[in-house]
Amino acid sequence: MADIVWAIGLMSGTSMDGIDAALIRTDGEKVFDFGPALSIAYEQPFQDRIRAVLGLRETNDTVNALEEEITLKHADAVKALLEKAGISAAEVAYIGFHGQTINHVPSDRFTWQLGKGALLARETGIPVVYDFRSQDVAAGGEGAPLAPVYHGALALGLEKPVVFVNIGGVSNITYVGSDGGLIAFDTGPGNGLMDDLMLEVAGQAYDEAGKTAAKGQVDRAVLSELMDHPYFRRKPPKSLDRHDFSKDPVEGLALEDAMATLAAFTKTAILRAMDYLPERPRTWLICGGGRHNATLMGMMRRKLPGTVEPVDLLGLDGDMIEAQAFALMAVRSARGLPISFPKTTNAPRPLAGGHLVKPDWI
Ligand SMILES: Nc1ncnc2c1ncn2[C@@H]1O[C@H](COP(=O)(O)OP(=O)(O)OP(=O)(O)O)[C@@H](O)[C@H]1O
Ligand SMILES: CC(=O)N[C@H]1[C@@H]2OC[C@@H](O2)[C@@H](O)[C@@H]1O[C@H](C)C(=O)O
Repeated sequence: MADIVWAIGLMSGTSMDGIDAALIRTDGEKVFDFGPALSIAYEQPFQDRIRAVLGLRETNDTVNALEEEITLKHADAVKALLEKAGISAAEVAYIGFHGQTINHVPSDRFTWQLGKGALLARETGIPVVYDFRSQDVAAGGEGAPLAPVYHGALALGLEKPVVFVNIGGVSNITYVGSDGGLIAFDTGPGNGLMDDLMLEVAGQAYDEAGKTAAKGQVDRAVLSELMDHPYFRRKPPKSLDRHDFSKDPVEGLALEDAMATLAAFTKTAILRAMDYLPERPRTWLICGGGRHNATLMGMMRRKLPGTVEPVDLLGLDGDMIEAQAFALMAVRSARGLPISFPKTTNAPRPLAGGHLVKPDWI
């Protein structure tokens, strides 16, 4: 059996709300222990600086300075996590450093996550695996979603078919079939459009517990218009950039109705994903910040077949699944095990992505 090691996963997602950091003990196949986890929030001005570079294709001084700051914030998250766990850097075999996605256009074989792996290794003294998506995209894959290999590990003891649904800025699902086979893809919007509207109209980062949406009515005509997007007719594997959908169709609605309609959009896109699954799932395990939106959770419970529950019901921390996933992927990458597959990213064959950099190489 391969060595079981402690690894730290770091994720700063498309919501741009901050960094999640989590420790797990793993051999790259299974999770043997869950260590502590924590989040570091990005202040609104820092989020605005990230927003300002979204969609760029080339670096410049501004991007370079931002990338360095993002990396140093990740180093702070690692230091805080080690302190919380009461362990030293020497006891951690790898850090999986996702970085901040600022542009994702797999059709152009282009994806870009800001994060300087060598700087993080030097700052923390821990080997770092970073740039997880480039190899997949270069080989013609979607470069996302990558968490499915971790969902597959979590599903080892569960009754199948089971679906993991991650509702972050964008939503993605991993279907684990009766035979343990994985099918994964981005389903459509997550919280991104809802967050944008709340910020624009109410000056709030998100719709706390979905309270604004709860007061509104879904506008069926607008929902149909939103669902009439070519992405939903595309067969998976497929992935999205945060800005692939527009909230323009809800613009004329009252805020409450607009939020209800956007929540219904996220739910309906997840429901539509069933068209591409070979069997009806029995259980939907919801991860990511969207599970805190009670209105969205209620809509999913009413429409999806089987049970819809936050993944926390299994004793997991639903806010930390993606961070933990990159800890597992760091170990897999360093050991040459694949992290993406033909049915999760459209990779031509199972691929081990990521680059390893060790502090003593610098
Ligand atoms: N209490 C809450 N009530 C309602 N929504 C919430 C709450 N807490 C978090 N959220 C939503 O969850 C979002 C953050 O989710 P998460 O951290 O899973 O996203 P992410 O990891 O950045 O995105 P992605 O998975 O797309 O990379 C927030 O922007 C917000 O919309
Ligand atoms: C390019 C990119 O950063 N994609 C993210 C994003 O956020 C959710 C969804 O879109 C997913 O495809 C992916 O992240 C998760 C961690 C993944 O790769 O599984």
